[in-house]
Amino acid sequence: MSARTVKGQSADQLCDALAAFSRQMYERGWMPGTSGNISARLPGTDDRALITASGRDKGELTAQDMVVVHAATGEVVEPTTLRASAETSIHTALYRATDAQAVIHVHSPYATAVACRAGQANRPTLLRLERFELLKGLGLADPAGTEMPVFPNWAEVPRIAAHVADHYGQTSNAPPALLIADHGITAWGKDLAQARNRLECLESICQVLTINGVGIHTRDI
Ligand SMILES: CSC[C@@H](O)[C@@H](O)C(=O)COP(=O)(O)O
Ligand SMILES: [Zn+2]
Repeated sequence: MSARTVKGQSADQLCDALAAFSRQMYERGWMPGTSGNISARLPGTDDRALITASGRDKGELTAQDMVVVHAATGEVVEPTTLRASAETSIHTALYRATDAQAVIHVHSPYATAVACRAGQANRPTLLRLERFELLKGLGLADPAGTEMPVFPNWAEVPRIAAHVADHYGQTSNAPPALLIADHGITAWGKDLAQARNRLECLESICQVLTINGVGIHTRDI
């Protein structure tokens, strides 16, 4: 059984949209192999979200590969033989701590390169982003600058999720995106298209940051 067992056209459409976005990210080289995951709150429900199943080839994802979970806890709501993404706890931390309606995690090359350089193995850091015109694409209260958190890539994913919940629970002007050291980037928005647009802006900013001579400035949280 899959998320298709949830009654209603909106659930069907959202399953299709998650699969389509996933295939698009794969085509761009942002979800190599089975990497990356996508979720969205299920319209018409207070507390449910759809998330991609774990370990699936993201270039071949279909609407059948979605799992219905509790948006706040990640508990699987609809019985299924599929396993929800191994990184579900990061998505649910964001649904609890922010106004995110959709969350996309990718291993895009430039953001991952910056996450390797800016991150630390055992403590969160903040990456300073300022002056880039594309910061306006993030919907920041102050587009002049922001600090994007970079969390350690703990093997126990709930440990990453705990950092995420702490940071976004306490930081009112944080950007709608985060990096995981040596791993990748996650962005969110009011819907999948806005989350994807924000990823595009940040991947482009990270491309510039990887050019020789452009400095990467970080500080400990
Ligand atoms: C191809 S390994 C990548 C995974 O370890 C993970 O980082 C990832 O992005 C996908 O995990 P998944 O459980 O399929 O949602
Ligand atoms: Zn990942």
